Order: sequence, then structure tokens, then C-alpha cells
Amino acid sequence: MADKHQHRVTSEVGRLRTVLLHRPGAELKRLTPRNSDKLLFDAIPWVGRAQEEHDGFAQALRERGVEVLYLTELLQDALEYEAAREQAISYVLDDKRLGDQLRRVVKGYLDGLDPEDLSHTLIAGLAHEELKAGHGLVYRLMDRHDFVIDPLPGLLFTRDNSAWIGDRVAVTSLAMPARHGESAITGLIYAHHPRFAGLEPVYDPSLEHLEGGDILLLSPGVLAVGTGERTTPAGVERLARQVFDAGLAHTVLAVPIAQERATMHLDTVCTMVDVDTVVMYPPVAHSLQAFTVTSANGDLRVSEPRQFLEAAAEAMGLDRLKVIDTGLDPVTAEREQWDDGNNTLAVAPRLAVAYERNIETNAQLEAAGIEVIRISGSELGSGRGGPRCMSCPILRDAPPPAP
Ligand SMILES: NC(=O)NCCC[C@H](N)C(=O)O
Repeated sequence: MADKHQHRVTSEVGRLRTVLLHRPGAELKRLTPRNSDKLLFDAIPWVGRAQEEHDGFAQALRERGVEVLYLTELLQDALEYEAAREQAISYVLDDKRLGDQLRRVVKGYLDGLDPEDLSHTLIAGLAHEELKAGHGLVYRLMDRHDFVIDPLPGLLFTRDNSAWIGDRVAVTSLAMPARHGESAITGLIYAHHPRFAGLEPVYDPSLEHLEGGDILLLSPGVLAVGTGERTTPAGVERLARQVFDAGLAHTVLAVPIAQERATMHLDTVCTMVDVDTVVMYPPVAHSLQAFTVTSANGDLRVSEPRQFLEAAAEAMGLDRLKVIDTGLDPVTAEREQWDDGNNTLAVAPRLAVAYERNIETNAQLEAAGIEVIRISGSELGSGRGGPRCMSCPILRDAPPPAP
């Protein structure tokens, strides 16, 4: 059985002990102006610099005593097991675009790879020219820029493809086709890596769309779940049922967010830096609404919508939630929201990692008494995601009581 105490997250701010990151690699080198929109990047990153920035992020966490797990290492370990290999290969072969003949060639190719190379191929994908499968119809009709196996540059954002709620993991159901393969990989790690033996996920990718960036653990037993471009209302409803049935939460706030790229996840407009303090993008701070969902006689009870900050404070048992604004003037606020100013990662109460570029937001945080660990993210940010998006906490201490 897994040691439950190694995996438990009940808040956004309890001292961070273990986190899952993905150091970006060859999958980012696949990005070109031709495919970047589809792969959900807004610019073409300089990969070497992105790696340096990511190493800086990991190092900043380690210096604060956080154990950093790398997704690639866990995947390679898991792929040592035959059942994991079979699951990975059958996921790839399930792609209907392949057709029988190319599927056979791809199977032969993957069967010949050792765990390290198989892990590499699952993440970096396989370009047309890398597979010499010359004579088949599907292969010949493919464009030479097409991928036989799609790369997964979105893996950088480990927040989205799995999320821990208490001592259970939600392997999420990502909405965008470019990201579907990510939860196949995290699902495989949690199913086969010995570190997670005996773990039973509380959510799986066959369910309604749900992304980790939309899930905020406001306080033990209280979740806020954004619903907009990614997580669907049905995804929030399904998660509420799953966490209530598993006894992981008593209240879920369903929070509608604008269905657009700038606000793709709830954590692009709101993150927590203390047990009673959020960082919010001013235009949404006082307009955001929430439906409070609770369990009643085995079914869901849904309240009338209320202001998010009020509904959240009430569910958390607080008089009010303190709000730190990102930026003072509207133009700077909009620029810094786009550059992930709101997307802070709390390492402990009142200690948060943030991109250094968001000068005003960081100044606001410090003025409010929050210690800011600045990291550079000029290249990392090209996929639109900050320190919270790039991290999946696996173990946090229980948060202290609110003052
Ligand atoms: N939680 C987050 O906001 N994650 C960032 C995801 C960025 C990625 N390029 C995407 O569009 O899905």
C-alpha cells in the first residue's frame, strides 16, 4: 500500500514538501509557427533558455526544502514494468489517424525502444521523417510536417494534467486535443510507479472535461473550480460528486470564468498566497460569481450565484478574504495578468514564487507582506503559464488556522 502521508494536499498554501515538475525538452523543439497555435503556445520558445529558467525554478524550490520530482524520471521508472509499457503503447496505437498498416509499423518501432527512449518518444512525439515507413498509404499521404505521434509541449504545465485533492489524485480530462496525451502519461505514472502503489484516482480522463488549473483548494474540504474555456460545468458537477462521495470535500464552488484564452483557467485570475489572502486580477475580483455546491441526501444542492469572494469566505469560515490586486493601472494589470502575474505558487503561507517580469504585481505582494521568490520566465511564459501552472503539489503540510 502507498504511504498515504507521502501524498496529501489540502490547501494552496500549506508548506510545500513535494512537487511534480516537468523539465521541458525535445517536445518544445517541435514548435514551429506552423503548429504552435494548435499546440497552444503563443510564441516559439528558445528551448535552452527555457530549460535554464526551469532549472532556476526547481532550484528555488529545493532551496526552500521542497522535494522536486521530475515527470520524465517517474515515467521512465514506470515504463520498466511490462504492464505500463503495454498501456503506453496501446494508448498511442489507439489513434484513429494511423490506420492498420502504419499502426503495425509504429507498434514495431515502439516495441523496440527501451524505457528511456520510449519515454522520450511519448513526450517528444515522432515526426514523419523519423519513422521510415515509406510504402503505406497513410504514411505516404501524410504531410512531412505531420507527426505520427504528437509531441506534448503542454506537459510543462503539470498543474493541469493531474491534481491532488487530499490523499487522492484526480487524473484530469483535458479539453484541448493537443493535451489529451498528457493525462495518459500521468495516469500511467500513478498506476504503475511503485511510489504510488495502491493509489486509486478520484477522477480519470474518461470523465467530463476538468483541468487542474481550474481547481483551487481554498481550505481543507473547500474547493473552487473554474468553468470556462477548459473545465465544463459537467466537469465541475462530476468532480463535486466524486469528492463528496470520497469524503474529500464538503463544499465545491463552481466559478464561471470568461471563455477566452486570457482566462483559460481559474488560476490565471486568482491564486492564494495565505490562508485568507488571494491575488486577483482587479477586473474580475469583484465581478466573479460562484455557485455553492454541497451534498444533500446523496444529491447535489446548488445555491443561487453570489459574489465569489463572499461565497468563498463563508465556505472557508472566514469573515472575509483579503485581496491583493495585480497592478495599479488597468493597462499594467492587463499586461501582467497575461504574463501570469496572478499565477503565483505558494511555498508556504506568505511565501510565493512569481515571475520577476511582473514588477507591479510583485510590488503589491510585497507591500502586503508576502515574500516573493522571483524567477525568470521570459521563455517559459511563451506557453502562457506561471509558477502555479508549472507545478503539481503532491505533499503539503496542513495549513495553519486562519488568524
Ligand atoms: N493552469 C494553467 O493556466 N496552465 C497553463 C496552460 C498553458 C497551455 N499552453 C494551454 O493553453 O493549455
